[in-house]
Amino acid sequence: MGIYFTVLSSGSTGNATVIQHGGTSLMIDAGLSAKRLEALFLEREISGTELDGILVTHEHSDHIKGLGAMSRKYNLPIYANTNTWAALEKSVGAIPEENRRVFETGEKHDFGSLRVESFGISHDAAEPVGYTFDDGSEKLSVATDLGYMSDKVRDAISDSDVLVLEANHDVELLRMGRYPWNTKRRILSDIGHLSNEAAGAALSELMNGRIKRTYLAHLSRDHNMMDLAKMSVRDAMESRGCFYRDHEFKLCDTYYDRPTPWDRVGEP
Ligand SMILES: Nc1ccn([C@@H]2O[C@H](COP(=O)(O)O)[C@@H](O)[C@H]2O)c(=O)n1
Repeated sequence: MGIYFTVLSSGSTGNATVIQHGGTSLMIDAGLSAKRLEALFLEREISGTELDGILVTHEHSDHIKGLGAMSRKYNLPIYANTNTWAALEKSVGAIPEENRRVFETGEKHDFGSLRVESFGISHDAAEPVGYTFDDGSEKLSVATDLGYMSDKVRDAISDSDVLVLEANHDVELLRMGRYPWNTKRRILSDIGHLSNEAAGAALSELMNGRIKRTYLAHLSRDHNMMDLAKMSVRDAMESRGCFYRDHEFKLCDTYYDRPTPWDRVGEP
């Protein structure tokens, strides 16, 4: 059957990813306007009517901007943990009871034969999570907006075939950049965003022969570039003794303004 996914948009201007498995179709986050999400759907031949629900990582606006509108328009259940629900309530508008799905972080949910699990991440939100999608032979993990790679996150995602992993910024570019110092301090903190270097360090510990591709996600437009991110991540891996050949492992692009091609998690 296979797990297929496309990262529709990634970055602080809006995040959304669609995952399909057999007859199941899920979106992680809806951080762009409904109009923009529908335009991105068109580019990947996705219909809002085929979605089975929206999984929320956390309540920041770049993850929930179009959440209420998409849920109402397509009658979609919203899945979020208790504290995230409480935190997004005011921003999301009226959602009927049957579309309010509350889970506890770490709980397993089966959508057909696709198992979805959430895991806690460190970010300055109420109860932020990442997600894993596993059908018993293929596994995809999505981990963005994390201040650091905790042991729990590492354990949750280490047996994945494909990762969508944050590489937000180059530390020096951020330090020298135009953001106010408080914002820089937040981004660099343990409840901020993962740098290129930190993403590479994490990958060097995660590499176990199974992970075939990692999509570098949530790149800062002010303090990063895809080529720089790829180079820094690879350097950070190699400086920790983690070398790979291009046919064994690939770093892949995500974009803030266009979707990634559909990818099958089980493809070599
Ligand atoms: N003036 C700003 C700009 C950004 N942020 C937040 O910082 C984080 C990183 O943003 P990038 O666009 O550089 O990836 C993100 O959480 C933004 O919301 C901010 O608070 N103030």
